[in-house]
Amino acid sequence: MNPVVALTIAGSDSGGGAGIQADLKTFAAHRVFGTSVITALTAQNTAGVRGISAVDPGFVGAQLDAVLADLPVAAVKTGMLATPETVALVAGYAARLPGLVVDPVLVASSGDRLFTRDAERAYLDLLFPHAAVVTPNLREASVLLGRDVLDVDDAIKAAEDLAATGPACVVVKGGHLRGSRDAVDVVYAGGTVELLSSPWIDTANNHGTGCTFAAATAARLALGQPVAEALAGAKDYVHAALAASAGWRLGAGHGPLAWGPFLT
Ligand SMILES: Nc1ncnc2c1ncn2[C@@H]1O[C@H](COP(=O)(O)OP(=O)(O)O)[C@@H](O)[C@H]1O
Ligand SMILES: Cc1ncc(COP(=O)(O)O)c(N)n1
Repeated sequence: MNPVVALTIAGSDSGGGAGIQADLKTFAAHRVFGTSVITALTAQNTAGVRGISAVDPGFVGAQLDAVLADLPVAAVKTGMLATPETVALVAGYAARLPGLVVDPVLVASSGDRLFTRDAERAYLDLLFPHAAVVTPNLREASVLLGRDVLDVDDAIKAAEDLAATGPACVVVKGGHLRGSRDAVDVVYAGGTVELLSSPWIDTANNHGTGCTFAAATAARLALGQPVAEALAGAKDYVHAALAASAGWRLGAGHGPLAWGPFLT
């Protein structure tokens, strides 16, 4: 029997911890066949981003055409789109992108910018209206709304406001909540707020948590799970992958998660 197919539209992380590499490893760990459209190359390792070369939007379109013409994509995740032009291009394909999970990657955990400054509105205007799920972290929610999003109460209001732009579900991720004993994400869908919580893992190996969460959500949507079940499963998956890599010392900076076969 054929495997289920998912697509990631994202940037390459040469260090293997985030971006396309994290997404494909996460898809494989879910026994979902991963396809990929690369929007940018980053020269990156666990310590930070040294350089970015964005792919011409025309060639992003050529990759999308090639994949969508030939393979039965059941769900899609977007990560680093690099420029507002690529956001607009991907939005133009929205009708052909089922189960669309939009992770609005704007700034890497290292602080390096991964998206054109002051052009973030493109996400709100063009892509969010087509998404099944959007997954900003606290800083991304703050940049998108132009105000501080610092605690769970702020995150709840942010999720409500971002939902007004059209996505069926908004998850404001709490991986950067200061002083929290739990990793609390705010999920807003259909006018209702729920908190998705897991025990906090004390580890510096947290590069790629957001990519892994969104990719696991897309993999589970591709497998036919309803959104709430997919999010809960993705949350458990990130928690397990963080726990399994907590003892690793890969690289001098923020190391990666332990996906699939490394997850014991
Ligand atoms: N140290 C941690 N322990 C447990 N869960 C975490 C930890 N860090 C992040 N998470 C979870 O990982 C997911 C990604 O969140 P976050 O790190 O905020 O995203 P991003 O990588 O986009 O900044 C969320 O579900 C969050 O709660
Ligand atoms: C190519 C690429 N895409 C995304 C991220 C964000 O990673 P994180 O999951 O840590 O927010 C990154 N650092 N590099």
